[in-house]
Amino acid sequence: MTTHLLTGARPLGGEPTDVLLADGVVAAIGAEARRPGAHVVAAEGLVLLPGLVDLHTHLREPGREDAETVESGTRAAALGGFTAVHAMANTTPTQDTAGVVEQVWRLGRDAGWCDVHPVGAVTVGLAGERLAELSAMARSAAAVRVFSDDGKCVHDPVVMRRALEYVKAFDGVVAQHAQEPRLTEGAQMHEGVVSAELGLTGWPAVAEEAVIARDVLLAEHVGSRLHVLHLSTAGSVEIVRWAKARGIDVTAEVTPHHLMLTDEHARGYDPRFKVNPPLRTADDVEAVRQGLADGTIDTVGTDHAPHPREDKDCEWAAAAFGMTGLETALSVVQAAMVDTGRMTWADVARVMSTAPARIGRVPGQGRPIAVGEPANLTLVDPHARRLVVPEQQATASVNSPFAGQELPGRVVATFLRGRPTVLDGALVPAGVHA
Ligand SMILES: NC(=O)N[C@@H](CC(=O)O)C(=O)O
Ligand SMILES: [Zn+2]
Ligand SMILES: [Zn+2]
Repeated sequence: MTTHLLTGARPLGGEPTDVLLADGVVAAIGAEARRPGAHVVAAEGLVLLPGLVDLHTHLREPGREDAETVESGTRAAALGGFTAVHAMANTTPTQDTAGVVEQVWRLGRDAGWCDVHPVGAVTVGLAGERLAELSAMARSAAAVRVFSDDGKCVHDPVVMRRALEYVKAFDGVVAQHAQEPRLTEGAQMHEGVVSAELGLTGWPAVAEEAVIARDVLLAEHVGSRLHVLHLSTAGSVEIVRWAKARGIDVTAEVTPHHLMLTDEHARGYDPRFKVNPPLRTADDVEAVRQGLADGTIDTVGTDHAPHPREDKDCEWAAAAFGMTGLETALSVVQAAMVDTGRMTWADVARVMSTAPARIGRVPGQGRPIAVGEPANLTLVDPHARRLVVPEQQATASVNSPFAGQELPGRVVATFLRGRPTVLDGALVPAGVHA
């Protein structure tokens, strides 16, 4: 078993201290941590976070291995500081059976870069009609707890109601992609001043907000858990705030790109900025930042959505929706929330590790940094700056909206149950530190 001594690390803004990782756990903190024989990782000036947990990753395998595989996507995750990701169900075949979710779970385990928790589809083939075998997926080796038709909205209120009722039996959660399909037919970008000027069909805020409003009321009615994916408008933040004040068991997610980018980016017709839900206005960006800072929004989920070049190197209207994000998420959150003084690193740990682990019921992740806890950890250098070069990333796709930009912060090391998956910012193959 590997033994690592992190010297002078700053756990969540506390005093610099030494942390010993041995036998897969945090073995000692402080003076007792100094033991001979351990690999020393100089962590002076670095921030030590619990390993990041993503509730919203598209790994594309099975079916679109030209865009990403479990191997390439989890390498990207480790480099981004993640020790666990949830793999969305919109694969081909769909992750709507125990067999398919077990296949993805096994691929993740064999790759070994981070824990992979497959999301189960809510409906068969994401068609929105018949419930998938939710209970079989929950009881499978993959132990699915998060169910989502992401990419599609569970728009039929009766189907949504049944799903919310059903997942209660195994403490599951329905994660909704809130998009009223009739209000977004042919939609290309946020409906507003910019879409009118560009002559692109608009995706109005109400198409998101109407579904969230309906779903929080359904969750209240049946007494179940709801998670709102990639919330993007000021109105959505208001609805979730209202629902929480009312005691409804709802949690919400925002993506790094919705914390940073606006619909103004569509002006160049560059499909790298085409995403679902669309980039909104500066007022919406301000509202989601406020909502994340005040706890209305619980998590940052990457919605890492890799696409092959041929689906993005085309005119705007023909391009696929989605952007990569695993390798830039922490930096974007630092830029939007920490460097602006709106959140501390402890808050970052809450929204990118503790809360997503709790919502996904992920054992051994998102835990406090304390003796005896599993050593799932991320070391960050907040003073570093780096240029985003998609061709140099581990993800197999290059559709990053931050390409060519300089971002703050760098993941120096990631530890998965004490084993370094990343050291000095580079991947460490299994066995190297055995
Ligand atoms: N976000 C996106 O624009 N695309 C996602 C689907 C989704 O998250 O809705 C994808 O799978 O490509
Ligand atoms: Zn979605
Ligand atoms: Zn998604």
